[in-house]
Amino acid sequence: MSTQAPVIAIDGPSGSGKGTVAGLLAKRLGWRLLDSGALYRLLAFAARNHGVDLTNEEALKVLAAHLDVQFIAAANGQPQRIILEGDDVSDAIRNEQVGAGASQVAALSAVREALLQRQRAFLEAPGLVADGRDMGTVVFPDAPLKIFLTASAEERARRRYLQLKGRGDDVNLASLLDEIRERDERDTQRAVAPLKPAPDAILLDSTELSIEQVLERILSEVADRDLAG
Ligand SMILES: Nc1ncnc2c1ncn2[C@@H]1O[C@H](COP(=O)(O)OP(=O)(O)O)[C@@H](O)[C@H]1O
Ligand SMILES: Nc1ccn([C@H]2C[C@H](O)[C@@H](COP(=O)(O)OP(=O)(O)O)O2)c(=O)n1
Repeated sequence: MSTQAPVIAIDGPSGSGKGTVAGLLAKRLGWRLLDSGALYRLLAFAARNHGVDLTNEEALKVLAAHLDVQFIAAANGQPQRIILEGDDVSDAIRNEQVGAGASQVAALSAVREALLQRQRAFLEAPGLVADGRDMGTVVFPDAPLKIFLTASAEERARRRYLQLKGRGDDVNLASLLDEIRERDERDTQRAVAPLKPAPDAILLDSTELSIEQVLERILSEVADRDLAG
């Protein structure tokens, strides 16, 4: 891992706004982006395509080590695209079924180990914005800025509902709230790299904040630390 380029680690539960804010921050700073959750989603998605059971740790480890994936950086106002085995799966991996599968495979230590170096390899100058569950605790423990972004489960379910409904998915608010609570439980209770704030993380509750307010708050921390050069 390069010791020169700084990392902004953004961790937190589903729907807290990590992905949105990380993408905007990376764009604003001109830094690289790591959507670590996408790797777990891709693994769950690939496992289904290849008929691998989500409890088969050995087979999942092999699949994770050989995952054929490309992240095409956001450009010209278009979001980042994710290509798995030649297919653009950027939208296909964004549903609660794949999210639940991701949370399941993410609890397996062999899977996390297999994806660790791949995540660290994203770090390059001038800097990296990384979002997930263990960016500040495990993957980039030396990150000079760590944000733990939360929001109430009800608000997170509401956001996810609007997001999925907005793209035409048939969704139900009550089921989304149940699924979010189930995923929170699994992600925080697992033995390996559980979702929790790093001791030096800044806690940010976005329940009552707009995306712009969250972004401004993080940018002020970036400025305080003189990270953007
Ligand atoms: N502070 C906020 N206020 C309102 N909506 C938000 C906020 N942050 C994110 N959103 C919206 O909530 C949805 C989920 O955000 P996302 O960034 O995917 O969350 P996460 O990556 O933490 O799961 C998106 O549609 C996003 O636009
Ligand atoms: N660094 C990470 C990122 C995601 N995961 C797991 C746990 C999450 O429930 C799933 C999906 O993560 P993702 O960030 O894509 O999910 P949300 O957008 O927050 O709903 O993957 C993880 O264990 N560690």
